Amino acid sequence: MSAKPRIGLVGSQGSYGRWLRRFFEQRMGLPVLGRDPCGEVALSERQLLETVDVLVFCAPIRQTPAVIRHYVEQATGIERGQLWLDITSIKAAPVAAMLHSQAEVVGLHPMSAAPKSATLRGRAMVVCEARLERWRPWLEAFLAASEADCVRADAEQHDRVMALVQGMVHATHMAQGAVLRELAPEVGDLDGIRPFSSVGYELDVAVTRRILAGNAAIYQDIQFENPYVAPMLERLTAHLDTLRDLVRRGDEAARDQLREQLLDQSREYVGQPSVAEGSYAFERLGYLLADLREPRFISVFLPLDQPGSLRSLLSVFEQRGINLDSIHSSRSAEGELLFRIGVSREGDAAALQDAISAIEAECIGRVVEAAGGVGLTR
Ligand SMILES: NC(=O)c1ccc[n+]([C@@H]2O[C@H](COP(=O)([O-])OP(=O)(O)OC[C@H]3O[C@@H](n4cnc5c(N)ncnc54)[C@H](O)[C@@H]3O)[C@@H](O)[C@H]2O)c1
Ligand SMILES: O=C(O)C(=O)C[C@]1(C(=O)O)C=C[C@@H](O)C=C1
Repeated sequence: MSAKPRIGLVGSQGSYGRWLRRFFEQRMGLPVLGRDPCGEVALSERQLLETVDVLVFCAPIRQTPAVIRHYVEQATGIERGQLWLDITSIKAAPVAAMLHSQAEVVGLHPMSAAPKSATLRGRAMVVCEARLERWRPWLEAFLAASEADCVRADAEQHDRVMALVQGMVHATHMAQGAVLRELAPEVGDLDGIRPFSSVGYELDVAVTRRILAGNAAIYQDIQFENPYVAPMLERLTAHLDTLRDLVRRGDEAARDQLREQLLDQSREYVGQPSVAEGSYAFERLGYLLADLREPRFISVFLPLDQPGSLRSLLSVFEQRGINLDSIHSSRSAEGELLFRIGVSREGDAAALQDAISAIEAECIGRVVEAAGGVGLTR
């Protein structure tokens, strides 16, 4: 086995294909070749198979099992000694298809869209080892380099869990999107609702919008290709049907039934410590949303990624007697690490404007956003 295996990406031009190419080339220093009907066809499938040591399938969910079967047919045994991976959101069918090859086989599922960051740090990744021997040390090095929080499972367990983690979450939010589309116009549309937001509404709307912003085929395929989704949907709709019937009945017994079936029994199942922990997590998100809603703030990118950078930034405020309301680290839409600093709206706007100028002039950071009576200096 080569110390620097050549990586082949099937679906190289897609969103994860492009991310994986950067990751393997830049983080692991490995040569990467790819094939994609949309724009990377220099190598035939057979040539790709003849050239690479590790083949990664990152093609659309619905097509992937057939794509893998096609590669198995093309390979005719030359894949012996290779490692085949896939990153499909469904695991049983792609892993079963890869097992028809003679390669070693591991199914993967990173639990987020391709991130802006260089690694999967802070994200879960499911790892389904199906046939792994000689490639184990390399796989472990790859998983470590990914910085993902890896969780091992077999492919069937993965699909069963994903019916809840993805199928249920996506289904409920797609339904919420449709209900909002139908009913929001009667109450002033989404902009009219916004000032009435609760924390729960804001979080749900963010999830719905994330889904609407994403790749529609993925959300479609996750519902249609995972065999455990349909039974989950039966239960979900059964509970909603019951809730609707109880609300329509409206009597005291119906109220008791709602409390018993949809609150008390579930609270008992979750357990008091987890209920309290989840409730506190919700409160923290509420504080975060409140901070992010404060109108006077600046967002600063610190170019020097070194100890003391944040202290230099904070000293600019200290020197001008500016009291900070909040400070959060976050990422810009382009993936840059930013510090978002909220300042009391009662404070002196001129002092804050002066701080912005000093941050730039003293090369402490780049102010990328400023709002609430202050502006960028550029
Ligand atoms: N985007 C996410 O949120 C996410 C997260 C985790 C896992 N995944 C998985 O990653 C895979 C790819 O997702 P994506 O978001 O990059 O999708 P994408 O649509 O951006 O990319 C898929 C690519 O596959 C190519 N393709 C289609 N048919 C092909 C074929 N026969 N041979 C080679 N390439 C082919 C397409 O041209 C496209 O460039 C999916 O299986 C998905 O389940 C996606
Ligand atoms: O948009 C995101 O970042 C996601 O997490 C996308 C998401 C999800 O919603 O579960 C969608 C499909 C992938 O299989 C993994 C994650």
